[in-house]
Amino acid sequence: MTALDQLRSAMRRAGVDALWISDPANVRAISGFSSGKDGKVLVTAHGATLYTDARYTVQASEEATVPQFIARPPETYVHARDAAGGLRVGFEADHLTVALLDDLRDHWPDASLVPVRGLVHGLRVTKTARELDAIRAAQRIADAAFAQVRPTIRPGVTELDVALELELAMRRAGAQSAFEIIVASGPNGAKPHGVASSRVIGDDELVTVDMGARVDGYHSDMTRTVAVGEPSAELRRLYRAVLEAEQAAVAAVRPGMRAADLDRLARDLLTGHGLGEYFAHSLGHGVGLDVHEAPGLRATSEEVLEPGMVITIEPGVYVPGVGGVRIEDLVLVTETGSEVLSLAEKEQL
Ligand SMILES: CSCC[C@H](N)C(=O)N[C@@H](C)C(=O)N[C@@H](C)C(=O)O
Repeated sequence: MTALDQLRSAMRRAGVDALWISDPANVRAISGFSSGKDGKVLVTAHGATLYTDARYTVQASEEATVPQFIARPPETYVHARDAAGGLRVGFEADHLTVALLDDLRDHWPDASLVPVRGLVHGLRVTKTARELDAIRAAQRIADAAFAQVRPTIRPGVTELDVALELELAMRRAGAQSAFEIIVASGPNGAKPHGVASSRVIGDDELVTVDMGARVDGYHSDMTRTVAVGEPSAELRRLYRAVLEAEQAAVAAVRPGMRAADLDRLARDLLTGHGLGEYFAHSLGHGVGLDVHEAPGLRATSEEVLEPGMVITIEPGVYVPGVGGVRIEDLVLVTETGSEVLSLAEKEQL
């Protein structure tokens, strides 16, 4: 069954005759068009059209697997009215702005606009062989960049220096950076998303590096915390506790496991070390066309792991005024267990 066939089944289950897709990653997933933020797709029971503008005429004709209509709103909406008029049209409630919903209402007065969630995301949760190839390639590039830059993480170097070298290495290898690289040294380590700053890395510190590459639109995501000099006994204790939680959670990954139970396993281990209150985020998330996508590995998740999912396992502790540790692997759920895709070396402290 093609992705479009699967989507039409999901649309029928959701009770809509058509779907207006506006989430950029979903536009790409359904149409193949790589500039999803400048595209929309209308899917009906018998057709699908990619709408984008004249900047992308050639690109869309090369990439798209569905017919294209090149225009800008309001012409876009006028054209789509022929297919959408009189139908129950789903729109992506977690993406479409209120203003753009108003535009749809104005131009399609006889359509019923129905908020839907997760219809395309549901198709993206398990990866095809082609998608896995891209994610593996992205992770290989990130691993190589980390190995190349790791020796340069020394006292006297700024966080920004490290981030720039990592980005350069990934760009040279043919990838883009998946997100703004996090390099958080010393007390900055207490900020889970401490974007690289001009802070000079000091002696005897921990430095958290969270990075990913993007290849063909697919992302990787990995974190390593490295030691510069001889960090204090307390910092080493934090590191060992996080490493234990990370390794235990990775070892537990298998199909059928509830995402919430995996989060609980890591959280309980850190709580046993007196660090539960410092684990300030979820255990992990799915990775694909978005850096953060389903499944969410958090206490409130209803999701169950399935073969073909690519997830992160990334416990962390963040102690204000002291610093922090996060260790993150990218993991493929297989038929029998898991395969760790991120191979960059981990510190043993
Ligand atoms: C700005 S994208 C950074 C990606 C990073 N590797 C990451 O996933 N960090 C996690 C701490 C995170 O943001 N987790 C989310 C899913 C959360 O817990 O809400």
